Amino acid sequence: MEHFDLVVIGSGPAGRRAAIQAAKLGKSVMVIERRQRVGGVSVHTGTIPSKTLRETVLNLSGWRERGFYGLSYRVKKDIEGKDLGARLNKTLDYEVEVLEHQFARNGVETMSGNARFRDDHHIVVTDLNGETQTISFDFAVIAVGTTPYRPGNIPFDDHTIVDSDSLVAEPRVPRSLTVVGAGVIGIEYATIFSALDVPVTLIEPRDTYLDFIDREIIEEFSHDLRKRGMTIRLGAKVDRVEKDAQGWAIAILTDGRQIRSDMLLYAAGRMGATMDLGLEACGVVPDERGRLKVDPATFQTEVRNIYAAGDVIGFPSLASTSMEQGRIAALHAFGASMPPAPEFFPYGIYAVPEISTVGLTEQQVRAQNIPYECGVARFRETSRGHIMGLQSGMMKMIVSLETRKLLGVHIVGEGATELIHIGQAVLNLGATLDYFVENTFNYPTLAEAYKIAALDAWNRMPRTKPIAPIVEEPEIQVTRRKARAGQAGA
Ligand SMILES: NC(=O)c1ccc[n+]([C@@H]2O[C@H](COP(=O)([O-])OP(=O)(O)OC[C@H]3O[C@@H](n4cnc5c(N)ncnc54)[C@H](O)[C@@H]3O)[C@@H](O)[C@H]2O)c1
Repeated sequence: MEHFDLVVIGSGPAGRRAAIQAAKLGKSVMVIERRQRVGGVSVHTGTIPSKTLRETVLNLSGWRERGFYGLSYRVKKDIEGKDLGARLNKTLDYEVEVLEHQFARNGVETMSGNARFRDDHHIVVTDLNGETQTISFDFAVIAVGTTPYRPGNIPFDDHTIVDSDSLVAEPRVPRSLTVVGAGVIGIEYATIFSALDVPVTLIEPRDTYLDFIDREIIEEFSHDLRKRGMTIRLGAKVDRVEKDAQGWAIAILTDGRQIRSDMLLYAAGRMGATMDLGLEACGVVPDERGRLKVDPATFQTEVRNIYAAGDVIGFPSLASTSMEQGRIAALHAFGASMPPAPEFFPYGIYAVPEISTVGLTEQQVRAQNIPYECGVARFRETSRGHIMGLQSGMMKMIVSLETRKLLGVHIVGEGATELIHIGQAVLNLGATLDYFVENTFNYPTLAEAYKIAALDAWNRMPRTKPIAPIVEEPEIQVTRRKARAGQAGA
């Protein structure tokens, strides 16, 4: 029987980083992957395909040119499913190849098959032909990710009634789309198809959505979506879904209303893919959605030599944080020193337009009774935004009234997922809003929004004690908003 210092189940972002980190520490590592190709959900059905699809849509539809002084172009007429699929396959192949090289370079072994625990030190792997092999390990990392939640009252056929996996497996451009669930996945696909001029109805049972995002950013985002014709139905519950005689998907709401569309995407959450792991044999206990509980500092499960990382442990379920979790799990398992975790990480939602956020929201700052002030910049106030013809996009900055330190940055609009990293650096370095005021930025750039937002916040701050001088008024027009008290609870 072969023995490994570390066995990793799953080759997505968490699994691959755990494996490579352990290999770099000189350990023997086996990665077990049930798909035939490595990469996990992230490469095959999740992060990479959805972002590739988005990029394709933005390019083919001429989205980035729209609205520019009222002009509207479309680069390709009659965009079809095969147009969406072409770039997907190329990107996917490339990602798999890179990963295979990384494993090979680091001496990580891989095995294709279904892994099942025999006990807390042995795993049985069954390959496609039904052949089994048992391997033993000192440590294991469970990084199996999640699968779409598919309740019994939704008759999925993976063409008209789809989940996020089947949507990218064979992409098509529907005549109309209903999206059930305004979580990150639902929002990303709803806005991508809406950018193709597909009429989209988004249904969410709660009265709010994306609750972890600053409410002002969500208001701006919702306004943008409604302006371009998307129907957002909050507080609407789907009782069941049917297909009518003409093959349309019908979402029947609990109040009896019906929504008919050419395609329905059910995106009401995901389940930890732990069902077939035989966890009962090793002592790890999943919750009712198949997710695993871990110590948040070490990523150890209740069974000390078994770790879990990535989407299978729940929020934030980001590829970026999953990688870090996998790395920390491997470092901890082999007693290597662990770097202090940075306090703040960014969250990116690849909708059209993008949303990205780092640090505290205004709602969190208020709840924590921190005296604060906000500054806002609209992209159209920057020369770059104007040149690009951006009609929407905003940045909101939150700073401490007492220390002038940055507390949070929230962005909706073009480039948000890139721009956020300036805010992340300033936040993690504990710097004040003066950083933005005093440093020279490239001109023209959207990054100038940081300067405008910082000046806006600065202009609202009470002048009770001397604060760093602002030398001159910026040429760009600073957003004037209603002065707010800025005190917690105000
Ligand atoms: N860009 C990114 O970072 C990115 C992209 C995709 C997914 N993810 C992560 O993957 C995870 C899964 O995303 P998700 O969108 O599938 O799940 P989610 O849990 O984030 O959202 C599900 C949504 O469906 C709604 N819902 C729940 N039950 C429902 C029902 N019966 N009918 C209708 N709606 C219902 C919920 O209220 C929620 O708004 C999340 O943690 C997400 O953050 C991240």
